[in-house]
Amino acid sequence: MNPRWPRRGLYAITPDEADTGRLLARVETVLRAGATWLQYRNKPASEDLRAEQALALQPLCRSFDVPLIINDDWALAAAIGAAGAHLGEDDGEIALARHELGPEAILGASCYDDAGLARQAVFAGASYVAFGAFFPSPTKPHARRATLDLLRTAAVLGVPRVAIGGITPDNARPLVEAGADLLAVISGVFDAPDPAAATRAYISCFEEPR
Ligand SMILES: Cc1ncc(COP(=O)(O)OP(=O)(O)O)c(N)n1
Ligand SMILES: Cc1ncsc1CCOP(=O)(O)O
Ligand SMILES: [Mg+2]
Repeated sequence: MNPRWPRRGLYAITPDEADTGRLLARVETVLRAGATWLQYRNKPASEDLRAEQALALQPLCRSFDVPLIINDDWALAAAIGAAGAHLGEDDGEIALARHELGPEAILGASCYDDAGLARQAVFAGASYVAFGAFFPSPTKPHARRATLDLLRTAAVLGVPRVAIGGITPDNARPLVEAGADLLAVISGVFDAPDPAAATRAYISCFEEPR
């Protein structure tokens, strides 16, 4: 992963927004408020809409110097020149994605509640490991649950640790204290009454010493 990308902060993930203009406006608000990374994720969207939206997000992210990471689809990330991709257990091989995207790409792997998966992902070329859900998630209510202890012991892997799932500004601090480098959030940011204020609240969780 390119060393110029920051490794701590809020990793905002887009909601399932069908209207591209509205998606851009919602994302711009959180980038302006200081989100560190952005993931484009739109599960119900068609392939064409996902390509359109990913392409539209790319110049916006560039203008804020924020890396754009494409969920599920490393080929789309490669096609639009995104900073990287995020892959879960059903989204293809990490090693193949690394080979195709090259050494500079941010390549994330979902590791759920599983330290073994995280070791394998790093061995295969993942640049970060994501654990969770840590709390009940409004976006993914049946997500497996992970523990703070897993987050702590994953320090040995030597890559950034991402925490996801039901994270709010009120429950985020213990995750950061346990070693989370990035807080990955959908509803807590995009469904907040004031997404810019919510973004700032997440960022403030990193201000306390670990
Ligand atoms: C940062 C981050 N962590 C985990 C996920 C979940 O990926 P996955 O298990 O493939 O589930 P979907 O997001 O594809 O529904 C993620 N997207 N981002
Ligand atoms: C994609 C994903 N994987 C585990 S929980 C989750 C959803 C995160 O969304 P929210 O921040 O709204 O809980
Ligand atoms: Mg996936």
